[in-house]
Amino acid sequence: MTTGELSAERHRIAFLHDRLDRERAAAQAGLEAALRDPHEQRWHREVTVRMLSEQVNRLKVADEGLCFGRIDTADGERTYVGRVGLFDEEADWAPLLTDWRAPAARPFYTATAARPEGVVLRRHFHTRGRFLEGFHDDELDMTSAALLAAVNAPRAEVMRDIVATIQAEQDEVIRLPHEGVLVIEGGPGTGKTAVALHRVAYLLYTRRERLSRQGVLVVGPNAGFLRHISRVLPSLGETDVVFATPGELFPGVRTDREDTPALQALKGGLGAVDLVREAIVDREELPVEPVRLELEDVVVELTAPIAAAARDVARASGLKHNEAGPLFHRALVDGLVAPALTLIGEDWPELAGDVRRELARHPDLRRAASALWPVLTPQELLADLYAGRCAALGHPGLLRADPAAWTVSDVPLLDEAAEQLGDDGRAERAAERVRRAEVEYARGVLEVVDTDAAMHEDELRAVDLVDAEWLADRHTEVDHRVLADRAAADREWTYGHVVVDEAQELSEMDWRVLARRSPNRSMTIVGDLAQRQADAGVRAWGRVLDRYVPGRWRYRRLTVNYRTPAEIVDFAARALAEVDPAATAPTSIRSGEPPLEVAGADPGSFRPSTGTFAVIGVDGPLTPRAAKGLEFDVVVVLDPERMAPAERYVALTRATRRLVVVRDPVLRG
Ligand SMILES: Nc1ncnc2c1ncn2[C@@H]1O[C@H](COP(=O)(O)OP(=O)(O)OP(=O)(O)O)[C@@H](O)[C@H]1O
Repeated sequence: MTTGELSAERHRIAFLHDRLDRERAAAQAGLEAALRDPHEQRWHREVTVRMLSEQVNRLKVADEGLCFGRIDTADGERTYVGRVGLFDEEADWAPLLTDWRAPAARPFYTATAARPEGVVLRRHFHTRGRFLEGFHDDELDMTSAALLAAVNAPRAEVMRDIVATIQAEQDEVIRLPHEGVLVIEGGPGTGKTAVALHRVAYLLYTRRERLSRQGVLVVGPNAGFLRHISRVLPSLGETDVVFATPGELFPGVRTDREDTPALQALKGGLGAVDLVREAIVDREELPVEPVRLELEDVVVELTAPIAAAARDVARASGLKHNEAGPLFHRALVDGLVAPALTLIGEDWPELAGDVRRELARHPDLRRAASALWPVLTPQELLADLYAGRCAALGHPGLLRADPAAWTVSDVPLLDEAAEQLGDDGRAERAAERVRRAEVEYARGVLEVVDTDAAMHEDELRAVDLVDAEWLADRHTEVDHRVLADRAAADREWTYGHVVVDEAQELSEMDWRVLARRSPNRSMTIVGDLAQRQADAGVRAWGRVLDRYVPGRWRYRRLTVNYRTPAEIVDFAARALAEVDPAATAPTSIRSGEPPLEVAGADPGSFRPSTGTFAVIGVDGPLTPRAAKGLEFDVVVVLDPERMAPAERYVALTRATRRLVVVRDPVLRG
């Protein structure tokens, strides 16, 4: 690296920062002006604001590593690669900086000595903030100095993007032109999570139109994990993403409480679909005693056989339970007309119609109908099931003290119940109430305007021009929540793409929920069967996926471990062999310290002076389950023998630098 070259590159990078600043300032100023403009038509302003907000978001990249590389090709072309694209509007929009996701940037990741793809130089920049400290040119091989520097760097609490050092096997997965379901499998630390998130960023870049309308759902195992990965995407400049744990996939319920493994298996298996169906059928009841209905001329009785016939009619309709409620009521009326006429003992042409109308309006019949065939929310159905009905249905194990204390495995059951129960009409009624209130309010506004005493008779009054309904519409707020908030609150929202991390933990019932959220079956599924801790989880990808996309899903395997030094990988291999003797551990790209095994030491004494640290044990502080997907510079594992093999494998593969195994809990005190 000559001083002249370094100074030229410094100029170039300073110039790019300058460009970015100017574009940011222009977009921000445009946005503020559009928001203030009182003359602009409302719809037009909304379009402009949305466009400019997207631009501001796109340009919100960290100063760190704006431009991280350069490639030169044999035909003299030079491409600077960075986190966003910048163009020269005065030179026919020639690229000044090429977005890492653009096709022109691809050789930066894929060129190798064996297949140089026309690349003669690949340069990596080392920057601190905006300042270029230096650069190096690599030999077009995989384990470049830049990669080693990146994987050796201490980890922060949150995961960073890897755009500067994506490797060829990862790049292939990130850009795979497959719209449907893709499974990415690989051992711990092979970058599955990183790759899945970069694939989302890539898809948002190439299919912005559709994805920014429908958004992307990223499902991860726990809140700690989601925090760990939540900043990767915004740092790539993307926003329309909902992050959720499996316990948050049903709006209105938020839980991380777990059932016992036996209950998880019961609720997670496909048998739960029938369980929900049986619970609903159990709520379609018959009267134990006949219900007396006093009509004007006579008293009729709603008996079990009449109710049973009405129930048959409602069930045969094929409608969902809640939607069939009105039909059940009507069938009861139908069934009661004839007995009423017989009791009256008279027969003239209008009588039947009169009796039918009286029955249809009868409050006691209405009450009886909704007691026998109640409109139910999913929560009401399940709480009632867990409060006692489950015993009669052959599942006494489901009984619990607080029926509404939802667990993670209840979430897919609630979702299933919502599907099978159908619309309970409450949302619609609530919307109608809000609307009526708005109309009332608008009417009030018109009255105030129109009672202006000074107004001349001939003058045009507000009510001549507008009516309350119109005014209410005008005042109804457009939904200004960002896409992520709207999507997360709506059970029926369908996403443009769904990412599932630690997917090996999900039950058959969880997959049904995800399939509903992704009717177009565009999914990136990330997991490692060897790390499965949940009994109800995935045992073979095909067993789950062939149900939804038979033969149409793709599979890719990542083989290189970027997290753990080879010595730790070897140590953890024993646990892996216990999980699956046929499995091979990924290859680590670096070596480091051998793991330390000690007895009776204070775990805290291994805390490093810099970097991240965790103590993993069956009783905490961090359990193997909560440690899933996370990584720390130094990890102490307490009594790994007390863990199940898959838990042990997960715990032993979290360290990026140093692993300490502490045994003997008594001395540890
Ligand atoms: N190409 C790369 N360049 C630099 N760092 C990388 C690269 N690929 C992965 N890493 C780093 O390796 C670490 C492990 O990545 P990640 O957490 O995505 O692995 P994983 O396969 O999901 O692991 P696990 O199965 O344990 O959840 C992260 O720190 C990530 O940033």
